[in-house]
Amino acid sequence: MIVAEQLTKRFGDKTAVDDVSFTVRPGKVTGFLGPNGAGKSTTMRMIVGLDRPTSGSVTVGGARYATLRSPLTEVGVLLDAKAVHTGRTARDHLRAMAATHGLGRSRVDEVIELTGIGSVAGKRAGKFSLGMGQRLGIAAALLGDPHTLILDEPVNGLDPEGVRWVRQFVRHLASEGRTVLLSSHLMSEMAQTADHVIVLGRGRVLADAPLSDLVRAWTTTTLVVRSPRLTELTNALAGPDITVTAVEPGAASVTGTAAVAVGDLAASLGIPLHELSPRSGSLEDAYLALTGDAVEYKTKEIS
Ligand SMILES: Nc1ncnc2c1ncn2[C@@H]1O[C@H](COP(=O)(O)OP(=O)(O)OP(=O)(O)O)[C@@H](O)[C@H]1O
Repeated sequence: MIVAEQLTKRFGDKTAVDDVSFTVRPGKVTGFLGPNGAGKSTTMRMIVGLDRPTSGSVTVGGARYATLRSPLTEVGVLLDAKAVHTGRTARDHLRAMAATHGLGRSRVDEVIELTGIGSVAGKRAGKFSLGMGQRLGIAAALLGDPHTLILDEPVNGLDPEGVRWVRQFVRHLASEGRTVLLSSHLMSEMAQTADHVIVLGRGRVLADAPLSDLVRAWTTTTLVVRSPRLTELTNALAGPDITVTAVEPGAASVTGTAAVAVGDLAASLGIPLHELSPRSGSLEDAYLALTGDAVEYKTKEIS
């Protein structure tokens, strides 16, 4: 479990993280989202003691990271996959890390196997592709078999097979009861990976909720209605909160009412329905609605 309490970090007059409190729970994948510059990396760096909070505190498994006797066995961290000794082979890099914690060579072989880098483990890490580097970073995070994992953009640069591997892998780790905090800018990927999301914007927590609740709260469900007597049905539906938009002849999208209401109305009027399907918004829709005012670098709308 990771617990942040009123965490604040200032760099000069820039407040990167502003009075942030949250709890990341075990047994789930928690997505950490936010526009560029929102404060995600700074928060992750404070969790693992690389940045010192200006005020507030953050603990992992009840203790501050700096006080952990054997951090690798408590928290696995992937913050910057390029932070390796480029002249060492991947295997030697992992062995050097393992040696600092008295972990045996067999554990190094295990994480090499787990992350699928066996065929390149004898190559110098500096020669690794971005994808292999990410896998090596994940292997390093797993070395001590920690109960908490903090992964900053772990799918960055991975090919589709690698992205799917990370998704299945982190879900598996969470299913074993571990705490997993994961950042990514890929909303479609996050939607498939995370159970819970924390969204930062301009250093503050904008949302901290189960993914499905967030999507429900920040998007509109649209009903696709298809009927041979559509006009009759939409006329009967009309109301101040209801919007009907024609999709194609005989079909319309309707917002502002529920499928059950449309179905019951159609039945009461004896109007046949050929389709009545709710289309939920996506995590990306919810995220964009939520962070709209918190984006530092705005782009011009393309119409
Ligand atoms: N060492 C530093 N010195 C000064 N400002 C910093 C430093 N580190 C981060 N910042 C600033 O703090 C803010 C938060 O940065 P941070 O990297 O935590 O955001 P982020 O959410 O991880 O962004 P991204 O998605 O782009 O990685 C930014 O405005 C950034 O410029």
